[in-house]
Formats: sequence, structure tokens, C-alpha cells
Amino acid sequence: MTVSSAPGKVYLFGEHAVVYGEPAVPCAIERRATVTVDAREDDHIRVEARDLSLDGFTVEYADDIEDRPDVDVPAGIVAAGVGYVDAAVEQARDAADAPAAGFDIRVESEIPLGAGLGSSAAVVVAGLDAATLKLGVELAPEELAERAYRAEYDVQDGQASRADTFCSAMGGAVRVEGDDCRRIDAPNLPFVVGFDGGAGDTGELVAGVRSLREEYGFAADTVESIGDIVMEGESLLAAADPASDPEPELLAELGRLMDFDHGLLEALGVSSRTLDNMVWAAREAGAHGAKLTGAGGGGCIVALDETPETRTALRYTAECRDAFRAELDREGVRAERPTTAATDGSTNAEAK
Ligand SMILES: Nc1ncnc2c1ncn2[C@@H]1O[C@H](COP(=O)(O)OP(=O)(O)O)[C@@H](O)[C@H]1O
Ligand SMILES: C[C@@](O)(CCOP(=O)(O)O)CC(=O)O
Ligand SMILES: [Mg+2]
Repeated sequence: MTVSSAPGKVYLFGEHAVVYGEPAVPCAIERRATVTVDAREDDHIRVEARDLSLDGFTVEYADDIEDRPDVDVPAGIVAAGVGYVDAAVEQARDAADAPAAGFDIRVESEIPLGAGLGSSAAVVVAGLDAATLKLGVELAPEELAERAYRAEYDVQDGQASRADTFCSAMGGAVRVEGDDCRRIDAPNLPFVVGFDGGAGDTGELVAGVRSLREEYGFAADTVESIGDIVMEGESLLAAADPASDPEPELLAELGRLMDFDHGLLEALGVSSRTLDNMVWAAREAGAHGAKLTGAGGGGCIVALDETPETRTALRYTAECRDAFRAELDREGVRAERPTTAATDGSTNAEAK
């Protein structure tokens, strides 16, 4: 049995624009997806994913995920639910030149689904790592990131950047511009996350920005302006000392850029009333800045505040389901030791 985990992320700046070649700076956070993989005698894949909104289910299939056997939910939902795991398995089989390898897979995650914290990337990165290790192949984090990107790209019909998967594989703060991906130095930024309990449809939101950008020159300019914000932000980070706590002036300037970025994302139609309300609650509580994170539409905002005020204010905000501090996680994907919990063999054998 192999077990790997990989972190989720928040976007300091640059989501959506990164899809069109602008730079972005996502930061890994200390919330992880953990994937446990066992080899099988046959070529079937069995996925147990209790965190899925279907109340968790176990599904077993051979060959084509669309031909999955008798689980009591529509094929589309199963494909949406386990599509990322399936794509990770395909990449692992390809990397190990083992096209008929079968696996029992268990997914456990601390990252809310579809909420902008990169749960899909974390599941793909951790799943790919655990499955390749099970096949006796150790991929360098960069290669893992590249294969995980291809998996996300396939599942999201080409609507994906390298940002989430690279950040989850490498950890820390990263900078992604097209296929140029690198880690960057960053001090411990005091992230606070607010979660509205909802989710957004990444593919649909990306498609919405794409068509606005094609229709209006000013929407294309808006996307470019997000890139300008990112470049301004990275030069601030580059001048900071990564080993010490960030100076108040740095936080104030980064926060101002986050506010600006949120305004442009709102103009591009990817915010929502609940996200905006949480952003305003954070700002009024004294956060240096606040913005939605990830695809938007619903899910999470990220604010910068070294005091407890923003988290407290978010907890008293009607639209906020959960608010928590998110520490920068400098470690990306890692192999974990199998625990008793991962080996107890308990399953809920049928879809609910
Ligand atoms: N714990 C999990 N178990 C199984 N699949 C998961 C889990 N977390 C995320 N996923 C997969 O990732 C998808 C959500 O990814 P996405 O829409 O890109 O949102 P985000 O990456 O912002 O969380 C889910 O529909 C599911 O397919
Ligand atoms: C909107 C986008 O820039 C980020 C999506 O992030 P998430 O899947 O919502 O965490 C899309 C992408 O970069 O693949
Ligand atoms: Mg995602």
C-alpha cells in the first residue's frame, strides 16, 4: 500500500487570467488531500471517496469509466465525481508503462470541493504520486506536476492552467506563466479563508470569461490588467525577507492589490453575492485586503490579516459557513506512512 498527500492552495492573485498566459501566484496551504493506493490482481479500478457530495461512494469499474457497473447514480455524476482520480490513474499507468495495472484507491481530503482551494489538483497530484510509487516509479515533483496538469486539462476539456497542479506538487508560493512554472520566495503571509459552503463550476466560469474576453476588448484588457497586478505583487514579494514575518507596509500593499484583483474578477462575472459579502466583511474587520480565490461563483475568499479580527467577523457573517486561518505550506506532495485508519479495510460498498 502507498499513501501520498498533496496540499490545496489559495490564489494570492491571478486566477482566470492565468488561463490566457498571464502570470499568477498561487500559494499552497496546510490543508491536504490524501490518497491511498493498493495494487489489484485484475485491471479494475475501485475508488472509495467518502467526501464527495453524493455522501461518499465506492465505485468499481473496468476499462472505461462510462461503462462503470451497477452503482445507483447516473453515469455523468460518477464521471464528474471520480473523473480526476481516473485521469490520475491513466497518467500513472502511462508513466510506469503498465496499461493494465488495477488499483484500489481511497481518497480523503481536508479541502472543500469546488470551492477554489484546488481540491481537484491535490487529489490528482496525490493520486498520481501514490499510484506511480505503487508501480515502482518515482517521479520528480516537476514531472508529477506536468502529468497532473495533463490529467486536469483532460478532465476540464482544455480549460485548465498549470497553476493549481504545479503549486500542489511543489508547495510554497509559486509563479506560473504559460508553461513557465517556478517556486518563488515568500514570507509567511497571514491568510484567512472564508467559505460560504457552496461551490462553483470551474469549466463554466472559465468559459464565461473566455467568451466575454472574445466579445469585448475591454474584457480582454481587464484580463491583461490582472496580469499587471500580479507583476506588481511579485516585485513586492521579491523585495521581502522570506525568513521573517512580513512588514505591515508589505501586507498593506499586497492587500490593496488583492482588493483590485477582486474588483476585476467581479467585473469579469466570476464573483457572487456571498463571495462579495464575505470580502466586505473581511475588509470592514480590518483585513489588509480580500478577494475570491480560484474559479469563483461560490466557495472561498482569501483575506490577509495577522490579527484574529477577520476570522471572527467572518464567523458572524450570515453568508459564511466556515472561516479558518490557512498557513502557507512549504511542502508539496509527499509520501505518507500508511496508518491504521488507512488499512482497516472498511468500505461502504455501494453508492448512496
Ligand atoms: N475528497 C475528494 N474525493 C474525490 N474527489 C474529489 C475530492 N475532492 C475533490 N475531488 C474532485 O475534484 C472536483 C472539484 O474540483 P474543481 O471543480 O476543480 O474545484 P476545486 O479544485 O476548486 O476544489 C470534484 O468534483 C471531484 O471530482
Ligand atoms: C480559474 C482558474 O484559473 C483556477 C481554478 O481554481 P479552482 O479549481 O477553482 O481551485 C482555472 C485554472 O487556472 O485552471
Ligand atoms: Mg480545481
